[in-house]
Amino acid sequence: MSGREKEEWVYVEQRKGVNGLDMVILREPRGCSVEVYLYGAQVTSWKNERREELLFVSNKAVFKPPKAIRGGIPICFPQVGTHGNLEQHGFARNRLWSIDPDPPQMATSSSNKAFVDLLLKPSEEDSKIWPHRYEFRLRVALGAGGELMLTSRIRNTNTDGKPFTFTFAYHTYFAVTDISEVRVEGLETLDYLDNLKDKQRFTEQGDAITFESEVDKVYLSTPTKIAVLDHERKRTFELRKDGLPDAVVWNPWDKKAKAIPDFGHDEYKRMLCVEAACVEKPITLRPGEEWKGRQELSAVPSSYCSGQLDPSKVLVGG
Ligand SMILES: O=P(O)(O)OC[C@H]1O[C@@H](O)[C@H](O)[C@@H](O)[C@@H]1O
Repeated sequence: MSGREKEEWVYVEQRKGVNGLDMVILREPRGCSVEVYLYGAQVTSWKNERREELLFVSNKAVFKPPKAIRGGIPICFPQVGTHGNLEQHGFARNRLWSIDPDPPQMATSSSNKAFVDLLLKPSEEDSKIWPHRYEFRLRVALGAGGELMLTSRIRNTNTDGKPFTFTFAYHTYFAVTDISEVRVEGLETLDYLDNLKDKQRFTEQGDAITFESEVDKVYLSTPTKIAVLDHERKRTFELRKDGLPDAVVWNPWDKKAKAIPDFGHDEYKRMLCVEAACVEKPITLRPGEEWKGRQELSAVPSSYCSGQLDPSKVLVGG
């Protein structure tokens, strides 16, 4: 690529998406891309340099407010799941966010050209549901190596001196080839709350996590790195997180899938949610305080992910 072409590369483009909803496309010269809707600040696509889709979005997803988009990376704020009195997963995922035309410089992504900052502030209606003032800044960035970085900064801007408390998750739907051939590493032997058993606490037994029925668990105090291995595709997703101690793992399986209107009956085979989250110990911010929570995703051939894999299963040249 010549220097001139390099200069003309469009890293960030605003467009209309499904149903005319505003969206932003991030691109980097190797061919990777990310799509994010202003509705929900929801990432709906992340592609590698071969233009292969890495996130799952349901064929039945409804791109129409007030329904949240089924797939990609919904933002759960100020509540994860039913851990509180608000609607399931809070309201950030079905609000219209705005683009910050003049985003601040931040150390973590100063060399990145492919990024966008989205902002959410409470409307009067929102204040009736959750009586607090805040500024939520989500930076969505695509790294030169195709990694997808999400950084949330939430600031308490209350003028009445009151703190507020919230839970949070990046509800990531990974696209997988066949759920029964998927393995998650990094959560073995940890404690979890089982959403299918009244949020009771259990301890994970045995080896890496595999899937053969419905799963809806909140793993507690997890390591900062979790791997999702798609054996069929010889691909490993690496999830790195910061400020988000917990991780939700969800797959509805066949029966629950049929009960979700915006989800295909067989689609549970092609997705797995692994969500960097803060659930068990909610975050409290006093006026003027800011919280930061980060998730970075990368997708690599499984053979690169040595050290964590069972040596007998390492795929050479995968
Ligand atoms: O249908 P929703 O509101 O998008 O939620 C999907 C799932 O999201 C997961 O995070 C929860 O743990 C599940 O309990 C829930 O069913």
